[in-house]
Amino acid sequence: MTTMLQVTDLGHTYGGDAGYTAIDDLSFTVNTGELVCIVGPSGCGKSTLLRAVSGLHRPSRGTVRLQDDPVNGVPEDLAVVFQDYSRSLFPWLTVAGNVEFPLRSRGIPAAQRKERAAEALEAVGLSAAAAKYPRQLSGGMQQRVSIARALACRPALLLMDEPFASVDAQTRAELEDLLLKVQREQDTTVLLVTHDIDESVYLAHRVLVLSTAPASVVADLPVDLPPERDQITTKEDPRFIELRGEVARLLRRPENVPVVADAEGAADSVDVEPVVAAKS
Ligand SMILES: Nc1ncnc2c1ncn2[C@@H]1O[C@H](COP(=O)(O)OP(=O)(O)OP(=O)(O)O)[C@@H](O)[C@H]1O
Repeated sequence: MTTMLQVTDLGHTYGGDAGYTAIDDLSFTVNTGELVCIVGPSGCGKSTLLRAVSGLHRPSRGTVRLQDDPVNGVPEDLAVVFQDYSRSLFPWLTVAGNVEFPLRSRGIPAAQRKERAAEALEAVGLSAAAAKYPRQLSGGMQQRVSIARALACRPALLLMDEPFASVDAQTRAELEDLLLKVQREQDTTVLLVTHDIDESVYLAHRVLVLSTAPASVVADLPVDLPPERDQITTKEDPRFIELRGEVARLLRRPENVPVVADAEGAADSVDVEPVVAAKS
């Protein structure tokens, strides 16, 4: 198993040394082909973490390495899908035009761009909408275009920041299953931030639970569910229910102290790997 992403002792303080520390001492890895979900209390620093990982801003401390190379700007082989699909698609470009757009700046010739866009749109079930404009599509379809655009770049790492938070529950479930399908088919490495505990357990190979701000990793929870997930049967699985409860308990801890400190009963049944010592 190779390491795709290595985050070491990452910290970020907004406004200089005397400013506000959003994340601190944050370390974790993501292996190639893994889908890792990050959950954390509201405002704990999840987006700050993703911005640092994507090279969109330089962290105050620590390092991010993608395929062993330090990240010092936005890497070419990284793609990001944001929550707000309506602002991330260009309204004056067709669906195919939107998907092809980032390939232009990567210098990919026109014929290859068309081919890659068609392939990505097929993967998300939108081949028939290639000539339409974003305004002609539902919210869920627009977010599928954003996913296709990211996939067309064939990223080594796909970062997703609350990607399904702006769509209705039914569409959300469909998009979750679409992500699982393309992740399996293309063996994409995915790091996904979500507020939704069920979503994190349903999608992930591992769930990283963050503490309240400044965020650090409180637990690294392997999701030992069968790889084939199903919205009904997986969520009825006693193991799913147990894992979901464990993530909820970890998030509810006032200071997110590590599980080993006082969770003998709960931790016995769940293979939780404590990552940090209690915060002072
Ligand atoms: N540019 C900035 N300048 C100063 N403080 C900031 C800036 N961006 C974010 N913060 C602060 O850093 C903290 C973490 O913000 P961030 O958006 O990373 O959290 P989050 O976990 O993604 O939030 P949410 O759960 O609401 O999506 C918050 O307290 C926020 O107010």
